[in-house]
Amino acid sequence: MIIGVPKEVKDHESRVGVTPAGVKALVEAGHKVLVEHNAGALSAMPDDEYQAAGAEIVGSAHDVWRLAEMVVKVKEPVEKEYKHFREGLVLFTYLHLAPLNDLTDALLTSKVTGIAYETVRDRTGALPLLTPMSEVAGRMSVQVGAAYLEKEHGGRGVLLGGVPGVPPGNVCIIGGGIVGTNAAKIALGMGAKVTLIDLNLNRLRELDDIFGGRLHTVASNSYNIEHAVRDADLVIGGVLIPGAAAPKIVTKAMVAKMKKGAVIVDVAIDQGGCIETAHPTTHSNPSYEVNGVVHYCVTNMPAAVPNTSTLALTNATFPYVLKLARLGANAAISEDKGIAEGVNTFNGVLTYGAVAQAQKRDWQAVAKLV
Ligand SMILES: NC(=O)C1=CN([C@@H]2O[C@H](COP(=O)(O)OP(=O)(O)OC[C@H]3O[C@@H](n4cnc5c(N)ncnc54)[C@H](O)[C@@H]3O)[C@@H](O)[C@H]2O)C=CC1
Ligand SMILES: CC(=O)C(=O)O
Repeated sequence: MIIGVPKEVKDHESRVGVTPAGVKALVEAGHKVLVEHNAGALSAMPDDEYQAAGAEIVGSAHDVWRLAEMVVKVKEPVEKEYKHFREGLVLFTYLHLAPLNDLTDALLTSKVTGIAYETVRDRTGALPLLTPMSEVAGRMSVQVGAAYLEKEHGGRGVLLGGVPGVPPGNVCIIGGGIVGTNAAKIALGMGAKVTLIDLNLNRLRELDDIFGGRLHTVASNSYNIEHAVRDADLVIGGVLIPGAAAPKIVTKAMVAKMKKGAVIVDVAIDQGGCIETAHPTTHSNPSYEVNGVVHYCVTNMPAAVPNTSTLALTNATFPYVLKLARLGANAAISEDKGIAEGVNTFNGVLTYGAVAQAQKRDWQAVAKLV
């Protein structure tokens, strides 16, 4: 198969979809890999390393997309990439379609097979291609939040760990999955007082076992959320209903009751955000204020640490890239239920129920189409 690896174009997106190590394994398996000039440069993976691994370096994005049978990316295509879509192309990347009507239209109209990292499942039902970036973003959310709590960044001037004689800051984490657990680990490590809210009581039990009495676990309902958010210096949003638009569980009215200078980091913003006052921001312009509360809602947080993130992401995605290349997309979708779960668009048909529900469209299971 011919595999294309374009340079990312989303704002400050510095990760890359395949590393030189991945190129070597693909070439050894008999495939051809086209890498756009400088695609890995910002992840500290220069063209000469790709070339040494067997890649062909291609000067333009247009040629990478045109010549490739499968394009492996990191982030959802932005509008200026839609012109590259064509019938039969396999696109393997994060798609986050639920809040993105236009991208959904473009993929359907051009009959691209769109396989979304964030909905691929493993045998346990987990989301193996979302996990590594949620680990990164969860850990980052606390360090970013701590920085915005500093006075010069608009925050209320609270040091999360406190000092002897002064209590620590209050961190409220909503969603106790991968983002939430990693955020809790870092916030507790910094000495903050941490409250974590989840709907899933079994998850709260597990977290209670992992962190012991250091973590305050709270069941998710609007009463508990309102109180925890009101008392927080830093709120981290990490809820997910896979593939779906995130539920807005922190309302505008709750944000209005928060302390002035408190900070919200809505990590779930890539699925539309779980905080009503959140809207997507970029690394170029990452924050804004609502009622004196600083909001940070960057949809590609891991791009801030691209070397770590590219390695972590491709550790997880690469076995799937290899399988899709070896079998071809249709056979891989038929053989592997987890890959089939990743298919959001197929031959002009929307194939993911939660996206269809978010966008009020019809859909069909890919198993009936392939
Ligand atoms: N902005 C960015 O750069 C990044 C964003 N993300 C996003 O972060 C979000 C969270 O991802 P993960 O932690 O991997 O998901 P996860 O599936 O591991 O965890 C989600 C948690 O939310 C909980 N939840 C669902 N509804 C809830 C409710 N009403 N109240 C409280 N808890 C609720 C679930 O029980 C689950 O424990 C996703 O939207 C993901 O795409 C992940 C990485 C990077
Ligand atoms: C998961 C996601 O949105 C990201 O890594 O950018």
